Amino acid sequence: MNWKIACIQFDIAFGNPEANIDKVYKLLKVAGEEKPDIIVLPELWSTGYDLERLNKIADSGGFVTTKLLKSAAKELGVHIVGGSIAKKTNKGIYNTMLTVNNDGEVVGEYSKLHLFRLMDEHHYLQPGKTDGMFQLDGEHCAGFICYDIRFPEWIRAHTTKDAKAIFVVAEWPLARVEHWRTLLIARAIENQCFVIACNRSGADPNNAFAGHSMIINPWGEVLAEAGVGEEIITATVDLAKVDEVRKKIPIFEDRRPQYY
Ligand SMILES: O=C(O)CCC(=O)C(=O)O
Repeated sequence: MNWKIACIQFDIAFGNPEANIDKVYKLLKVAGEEKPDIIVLPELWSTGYDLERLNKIADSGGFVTTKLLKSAAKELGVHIVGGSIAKKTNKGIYNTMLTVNNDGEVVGEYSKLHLFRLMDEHHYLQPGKTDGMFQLDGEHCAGFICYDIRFPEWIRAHTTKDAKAIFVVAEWPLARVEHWRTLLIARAIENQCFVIACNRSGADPNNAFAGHSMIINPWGEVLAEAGVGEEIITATVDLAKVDEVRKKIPIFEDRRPQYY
């Protein structure tokens, strides 16, 4: 399976869902002109990190953002790994990634498991309780959100279920850009899978963000990488490369989980 993948890296308007929804629809159309198979958006793209006002601006039931993603996916004939949005439920607010296929069906919903204390997420958000597995074109994929990449055991729990491509959506700060790059490349090498990572650019009142969205192959080679500003990066990934690398160095066969 070959997929042309586009990551839309953009500056998110702080606490302004109307402006962001409008911008995302326009950007999806621009990215769609290159006829990608999959488009990826960044973390919390409708609200940004306006956590103090999240109760007011989070998407109730995720209805507004889900509707947009479903109709854009159908209109453009593209799968959308829809970054994440703040989803308000009767159990609290979740940082939720929605994946929609090119028929406009929701095929994945994952809420961030590891809440990032350094940015006070644990005061405003509920942690998810499900894994991030989903399928596109019959291929096993997994989704993760930002801080999740610091937990290699969480990623491994998905690649042992045969995830061949992992999608990371983020609002990763510029101050730790080298952690971002190094962790993503390491996750690709150790799991022998594609890593498709979409970060935001720009700044909010508390942080400047790193950009540097990346598409990395199972050998750890960077196929595409953005700079710090707004940019759409694309690369074509051939999933057969996963089996090729896993055959060459069979780490999944050589694991000794009984000892760890
Ligand atoms: O782990 C980090 O350094 C950044 C994580 C983060 O910004 C987040 O999870 O939102």
